[in-house]
Amino acid sequence: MSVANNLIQLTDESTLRKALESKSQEVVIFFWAEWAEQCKQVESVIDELAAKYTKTQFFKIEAEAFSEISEAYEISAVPTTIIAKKAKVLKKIDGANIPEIVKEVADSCAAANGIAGQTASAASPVEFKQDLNTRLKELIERAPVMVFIKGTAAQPRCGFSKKIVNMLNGQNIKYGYFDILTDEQVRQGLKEYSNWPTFPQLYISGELVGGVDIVSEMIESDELLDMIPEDSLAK
Ligand SMILES: N[C@@H](CCC(=O)N[C@@H](CS)C(=O)NCC(=O)O)C(=O)O
Repeated sequence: MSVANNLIQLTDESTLRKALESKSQEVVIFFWAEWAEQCKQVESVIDELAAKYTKTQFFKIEAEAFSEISEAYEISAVPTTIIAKKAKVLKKIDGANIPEIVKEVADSCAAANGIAGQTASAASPVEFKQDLNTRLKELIERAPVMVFIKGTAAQPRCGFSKKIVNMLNGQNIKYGYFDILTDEQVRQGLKEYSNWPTFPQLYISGELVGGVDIVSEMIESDELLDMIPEDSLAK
C-alpha cells in the first residue's frame, strides 16, 4: 500500500505538535514497538483506516523512540491508539482491540470525512466482513511461509501448535507466525475464510496447506520442502 499523505510515521516531534495545534479535527495516534507482535495487526488496520478517512491525520509513533510523547499520553503498553483533538485526548484504546479501534475512529472521524451516517456500528456487517477478509489476506501473505498457531513460535500454547513449530524448525524452514489467541476475530474469521476448522494452519505463498496431520504427511513423503520458496529455507 502506498503511503498516504495523511499517514505519518513520526520522525520529528514538531510534526505532531504542529498537527495538533493547527488541526481543528481529530488526529489518530498509534503507538507501537518493534518487539510487540500485536502492533503489526493494529498497524495494518491503521493503514486501512488512513486510506478510508483521508481527511483525518494519522500518526504512527514508535513509543520508545519518543518517550516524552509516550509519557505525556500515559502510554504504558503497546499497541495503544489515541484519538486526540488539539490538546485533548478523546479516546484511548489499549491493545489490539481492532473492533474498538475501527468503531472509535468511525465515530470520531466520519463526519469530518463527509462519510454520511457513519455512527458507532455504522460499518455494516458486510463492510466489516470485507475489512476482515482484507485483513486475513494480508496476514496470510505477511510471509511466504506463514503459520497461525496458539501462542508464539518460541512458546506454543497448544500441543498441536508446538508440533507444527517443531516440524517447521526441524526442516529449517523460515516462517512468520501469528498467535490466534491474541485475536478472536482472526481466530474465528480464518476458520470460515479458509474453510478449515482448526489450528494450526500453515500457508505457503498465500495458499492453505493444512494442519498438523497434513504437514506431517507431507514431510514423510518429502513433498513439503518442494513447496517452500527458496528464500524461506535456512541455508
Ligand atoms: N488434527 C488437527 C489438530 C488440530 C486441532 O484439533 N486443533 C484444535 C485444538 S488446538 C482447534 O484449533 N480447535 C479450534 C479452536 O481452538 O478454535 C491438525 O491436523 O491440525
